[in-house]
Amino acid sequence: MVAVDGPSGSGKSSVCRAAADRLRTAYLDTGAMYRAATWSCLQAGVDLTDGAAVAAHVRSVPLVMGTDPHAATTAVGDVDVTEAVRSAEVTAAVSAVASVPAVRADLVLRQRALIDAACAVPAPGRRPGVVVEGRDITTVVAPQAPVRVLLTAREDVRLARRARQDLGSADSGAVAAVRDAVVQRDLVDSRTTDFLVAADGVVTLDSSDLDFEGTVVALLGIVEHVAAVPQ
Ligand SMILES: Nc1ncnc2c1ncn2[C@@H]1O[C@H](COP(=O)(O)OP(=O)(O)O)[C@@H](O)[C@H]1O
Ligand SMILES: Nc1ccn([C@H]2C[C@H](O)[C@@H](COP(=O)(O)OP(=O)(O)O)O2)c(=O)n1
Repeated sequence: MVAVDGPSGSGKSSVCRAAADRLRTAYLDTGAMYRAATWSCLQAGVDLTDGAAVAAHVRSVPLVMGTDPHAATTAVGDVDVTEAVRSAEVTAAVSAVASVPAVRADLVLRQRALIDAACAVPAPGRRPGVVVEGRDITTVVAPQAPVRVLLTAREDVRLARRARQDLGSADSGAVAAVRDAVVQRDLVDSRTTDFLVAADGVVTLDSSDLDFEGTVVALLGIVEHVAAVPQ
């Protein structure tokens, strides 16, 4: 199993999905789970300032995660929310939901169950194992993972990537438009989870000066190195 944490725009989702594809394992986007929980709270009109109400609602949400790296879907029951959970509305609300301790306890258990399933019963054509990415995978969800990586990049680089991804441009106006949302969300999230400093035994991979392919290769290199060293 490969555990990857890091801030917004460091490349977790895209790099981990590609790495899982090349390793022929499953892929799990835990951020999408917090986003889907948030989407459902918004749909149900839950008061996001009421932690107990949020946790009670999230407990009832039937999250269905597609862990095939080619079809990393997110559903709530029968409703495919893969696209909907990326909306600006969900992005603006997700930190409030993710900061509720009972929500985290609930989703961490679900994440561990998905990890256990991917390691025990791989999908046809896949190897046992999973590349999991988020904010607390290396520290809370799977601190025992054989490969643990903190994927980072300088703030200016992350903002430019987010601007290009969200707005199709990384000029100064586009970067300014995403700055507040990204910096503010990372700040709030970092009060709940520690994804800015590598915990003991966690390898830091700085993608600032690497292109996408270079980052995937570097992550796979870390995986190979760990596989070559007896644990
Ligand atoms: N090393 C890299 N170099 C250039 N662009 C990258 C790199 N890693 C990721 N990207 C791009 O940056 C954007 C944000 O990456 P994403 O995987 O969504 O980050 P995160 O999941 O950490 O928020 C995507 O458009 C992705 O293709
Ligand atoms: N393991 C995790 C994963 C995500 N979160 C929270 C923090 C983030 O603001 C949201 C959304 O995560 P996501 O990885 O989709 O965020 P990005 O926009 O890709 O940076 O969920 C978390 O608290 N713990």
